[in-house]
Amino acid sequence: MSEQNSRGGDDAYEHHGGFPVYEPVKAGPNFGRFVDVFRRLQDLAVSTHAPDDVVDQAIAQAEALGDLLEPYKVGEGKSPAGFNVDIPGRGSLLLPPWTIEKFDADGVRERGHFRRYHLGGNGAVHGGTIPLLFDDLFGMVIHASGRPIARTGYLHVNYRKITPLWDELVVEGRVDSVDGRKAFCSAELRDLDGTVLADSEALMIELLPGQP
Ligand SMILES: CCCCCCCCCC(=O)SCCNC(=O)CCNC(=O)[C@H](O)C(C)(C)COP(=O)(O)OP(=O)(O)OC[C@H]1O[C@@H](n2cnc3c(N)ncnc32)[C@H](O)[C@@H]1OP(=O)(O)O
Repeated sequence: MSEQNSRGGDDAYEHHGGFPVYEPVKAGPNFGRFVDVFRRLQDLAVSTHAPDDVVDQAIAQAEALGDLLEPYKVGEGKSPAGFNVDIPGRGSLLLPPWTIEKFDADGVRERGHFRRYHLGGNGAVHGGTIPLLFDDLFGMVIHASGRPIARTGYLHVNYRKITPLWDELVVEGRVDSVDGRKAFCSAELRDLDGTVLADSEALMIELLPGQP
């Protein structure tokens, strides 16, 4: 049960817009390895040129794997994928394999790398992957700041340097200012020398009750 707040409203309802209140789904001890295996397959799927008979074998084995897992499909919020901060990318294959190292009201910092799967052109990370990293970070920045759930109104990215694959990198973001429902956020993606590879500004808009 959620509690009434000082304004006579319902905290869980006001905090979550139209989102359900998800119960975290704890990953089993081998779920991190499960995700790693699929990340390897993602890399291989975009970086191999195998003979047709090998491709046929891969299809057969992948279909068998799909058949094994299909009976265990669950709805949104019921899988450990995306909800486990101990696993890079929180266990979500959509997200690059980054790990949270700071999560508080001042901001959120993550460390990680991009892989072959994230390749754009000529050795650089795909330009669409970097907004994904920032967008997800801003969602966590809002959560860490203690503000109600918000959606991205806009996300602006400046690509300052080529972002390399595989190198360890750091991204850090925070809420700069708040105006009613609007939280203006910023973040930078840096290499370990501190060079800014990309930076971003976003408007995160607090959801009203019932907004999806
Ligand atoms: C369990 C954990 C789950 C975590 C989820 C976190 C989400 C992570 C972040 C995301 O990726 S969200 C996905 C990408 N974003 C979207 O799909 C959002 C789609 N847009 C919407 O749903 C609506 O636009 C939104 C609910 C965000 C706002 O609609 P409203 O009708 O409630 O607000 P409105 O349009 O009245 O705007 C509110 C204020 O923001 C301002 N605004 C809105 N969009 C703007 C914009 N693009 N640029 C500048 N200002 C903007 C608008 O002018 C106004 O300013 P004022 O209050 O000062 O008048």
